[in-house]
Amino acid sequence: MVLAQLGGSISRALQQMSNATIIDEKVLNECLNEITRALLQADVQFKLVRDMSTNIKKIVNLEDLAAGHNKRRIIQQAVYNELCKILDPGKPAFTLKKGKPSVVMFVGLQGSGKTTTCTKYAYHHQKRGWKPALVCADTFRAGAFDQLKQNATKAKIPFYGSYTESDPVKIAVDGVETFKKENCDLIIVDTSGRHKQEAALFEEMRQVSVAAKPDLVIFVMDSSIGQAAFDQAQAFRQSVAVGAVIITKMDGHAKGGGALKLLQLKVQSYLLELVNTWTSLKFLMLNHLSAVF
Ligand SMILES: Nc1nc2c(ncn2[C@@H]2O[C@H](COP(=O)(O)OP(=O)(O)OP(=O)(O)O)[C@@H](O)[C@H]2O)c(=O)[nH]1
Repeated sequence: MVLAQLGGSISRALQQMSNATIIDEKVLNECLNEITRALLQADVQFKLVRDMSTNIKKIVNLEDLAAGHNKRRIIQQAVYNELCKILDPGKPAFTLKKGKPSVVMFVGLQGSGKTTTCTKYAYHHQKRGWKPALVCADTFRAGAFDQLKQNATKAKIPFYGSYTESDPVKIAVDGVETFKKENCDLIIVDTSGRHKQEAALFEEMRQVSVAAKPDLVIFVMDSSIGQAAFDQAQAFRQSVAVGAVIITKMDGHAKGGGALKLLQLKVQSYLLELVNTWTSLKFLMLNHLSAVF
């Protein structure tokens, strides 16, 4: 898994630096080279990596550090701070409020993992005392409602959808209203997969968003599309107010770092390591990098 590998490589680089008898320019450069290599291998954008390395060198000025300074600690802290800076979207995370129904809408490309992630997101919150519900506003893919129904039943989460209604706007509105009446505090709306060139489907998504009035729109992205994610996310963002990103299928690809470019959108970001069991769902908030190490 990309995060585990990346975390392991960065930890090893810092450990090697710590083990050196004398901390000098050569040791610092070797450590930074290792970290740079690990980030590039994980497909993190070159500019982000280069800026990080330059900043660390500026902060850790070994010549200016008087004897007695703990150089190892200073380097570790600088690396940690700079990595956090890459990952910090600069916005506080969206938080649910007790007693107030929040609507969260999932959007993304076909097959990115929206339906699967919706249920995992619901299950994650259910385990923490929230009352989630799922609405299937995907009328495009045959079998979408059955898939959501099956997942929701397995996770014991209430769901709403229709085999006959073809208007996703109507389903979204009816579903949200139904669950508001049932005092659900997290109403998750799953939508059809679409691509930025499908103008009509983008317009439909916009209408669903206007009608369902989501408090948060989450863009779900398959990690394998790498840095191309940025263009797609931007296109989605032009139609709906994307406020967060969930990256899926981190279990299957060595290149997930490309997704970090999405942070330039300044959305809240989550890394979701989806291990295909219901119980091992792990959320790693990007700006809580310590979870990666
Ligand atoms: N390995 C792995 N597979 C995943 C993950 N998330 C989803 N999948 C699989 O990816 C496929 C597509 O997932 P869906 O949840 O149906 O994707 P979707 O975005 O709802 O699809 P559309 O509605 O057609 O756009 C399914 O076979 C899922 O089991 C993940 O994190 N890891």
